Amino acid sequence: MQQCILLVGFCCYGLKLLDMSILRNEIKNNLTQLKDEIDQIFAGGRDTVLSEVTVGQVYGGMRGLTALVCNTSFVDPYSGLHVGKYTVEELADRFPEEIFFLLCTGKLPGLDFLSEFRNELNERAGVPQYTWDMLRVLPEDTHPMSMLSLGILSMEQESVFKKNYLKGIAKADYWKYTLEDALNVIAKLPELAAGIYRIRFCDGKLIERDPELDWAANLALMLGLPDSGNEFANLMRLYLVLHCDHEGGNVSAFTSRVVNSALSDLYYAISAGLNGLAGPLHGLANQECLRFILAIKEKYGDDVDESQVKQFVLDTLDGGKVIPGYGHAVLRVTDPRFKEFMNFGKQHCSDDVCYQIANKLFHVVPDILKTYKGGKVANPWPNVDAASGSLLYKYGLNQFDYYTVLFGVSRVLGFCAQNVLAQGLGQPIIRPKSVTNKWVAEKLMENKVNS
Ligand SMILES: CC(=O)SCCNC(=O)CCNC(=O)[C@H](O)C(C)(C)COP(=O)(O)OP(=O)(O)OC[C@H]1O[C@@H](n2cnc3c(N)ncnc32)[C@H](O)[C@@H]1OP(=O)(O)O
Ligand SMILES: O=C([O-])CC(=O)C(=O)O
Repeated sequence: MQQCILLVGFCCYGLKLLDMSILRNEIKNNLTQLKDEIDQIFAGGRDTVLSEVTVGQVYGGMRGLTALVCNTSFVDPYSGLHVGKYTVEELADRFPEEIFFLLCTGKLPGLDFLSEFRNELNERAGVPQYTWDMLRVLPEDTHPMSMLSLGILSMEQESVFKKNYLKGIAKADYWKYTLEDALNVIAKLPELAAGIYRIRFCDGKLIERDPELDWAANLALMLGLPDSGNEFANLMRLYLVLHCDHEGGNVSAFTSRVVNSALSDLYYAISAGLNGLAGPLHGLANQECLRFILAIKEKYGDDVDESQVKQFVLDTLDGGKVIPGYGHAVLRVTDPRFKEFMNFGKQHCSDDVCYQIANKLFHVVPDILKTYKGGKVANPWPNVDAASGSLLYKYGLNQFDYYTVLFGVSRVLGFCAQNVLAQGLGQPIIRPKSVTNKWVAEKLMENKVNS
């Protein structure tokens, strides 16, 4: 009899919606409010011009072009990331699970949420065996980000959205099935990410999750670092909170949204977003930062002074390379997320050489970048990646090829929330217009004639 019930449960798996009532109701409320706001905006002037686009912007990565709406989070150039109405400082002590709720609903959850969410994730956890089998046969030097992206993609046929879309569902319900996929992926992510670490850098033996632990503590546990302890779990919580989202235009979030806008399910969209995060100008900068710090340590030893650090930075720039962890497409101040990491370091790692070098870099790099090549660098200040690696290193996570995987685990929260809300708002496929050089040149001529 029990087997029968199990079988029925199994057959329905992927087609029924599990109960996640608090989150689901609050997303519904958020969508209602967002829809009302959009109706009012449209009533107030659908044809109002928000932003003009220059030739420079079209050829320059669309920098500064206001062309997207994203309601999960907002980045102010001078005060940094805001999730809902909260600043980074206000969220640093929260759990990543609460941040996911906030991204999706615009509100922080009540006291009951964490335990309901943990139960829900426990039900949905468990990476399929075929994913482990696939990861284990990849070449030994496969980058951990490729493994993460492939790991997610390998589970694509589990998509609840896809199964139901094929059966025929109403557009108004797309978000509910997208949320199902989001919860399934989020539940499996710590296990997948930690498993990638164990397969790629350790003996390949996986460590079981503990159903009593929160998301970040479970990740810390399953990595299996010797003597990492509670402090490392706290660093993981902070890390997974600080990297969660950065509005809609960053490479990875935008990629994920574009892919999902074609109704490719979340597995495709997350995998695609992670592929963008794996670039050194974006998420991979955090592994590059630690490589940079270790190169300074290697060259000058543990007692490196600021003038030596300065020389190393100048040599790097003269070699035509960027200083990883500095600069940003939107921010124009020291990233508040960097400050939070530095605060953590000050409290727990102040005697660590890598943390100290990260601090020395902070003292010298901005002044150098401010005047470098006539001040061409728009933002000379550190971004989120400048300090995180030195903290991970201190706790024994010394395989820095792995660092962007942790960034990815956190950023998936943002991909999921952005796509759930976009589906709930019925947003259309994203397809801006491109033109040729010839078209632009003709436009310039036309403007000259008319002026
Ligand atoms: C999670 C994140 O994605 S945060 C960013 C992580 N990336 C890094 O830390 C890598 C180092 N930083 C950079 O490469 C850039 O600052 C980016 C990619 C973050 C932003 O790029 P942009 O918005 O184009 O920056 P910006 O307008 O300042 O670029 C102007 C010039 O300054 C250069 N520049 C920008 N930042 C730096 C830097 N840290 N070191 C040296 N040169 C820099 C650019 O390469 C560009 O040079 P070019 O005109 O010869 O092509
Ligand atoms: O916003 C960006 O362009 C880069 C990013 O994702 C971040 O800083 O977290």
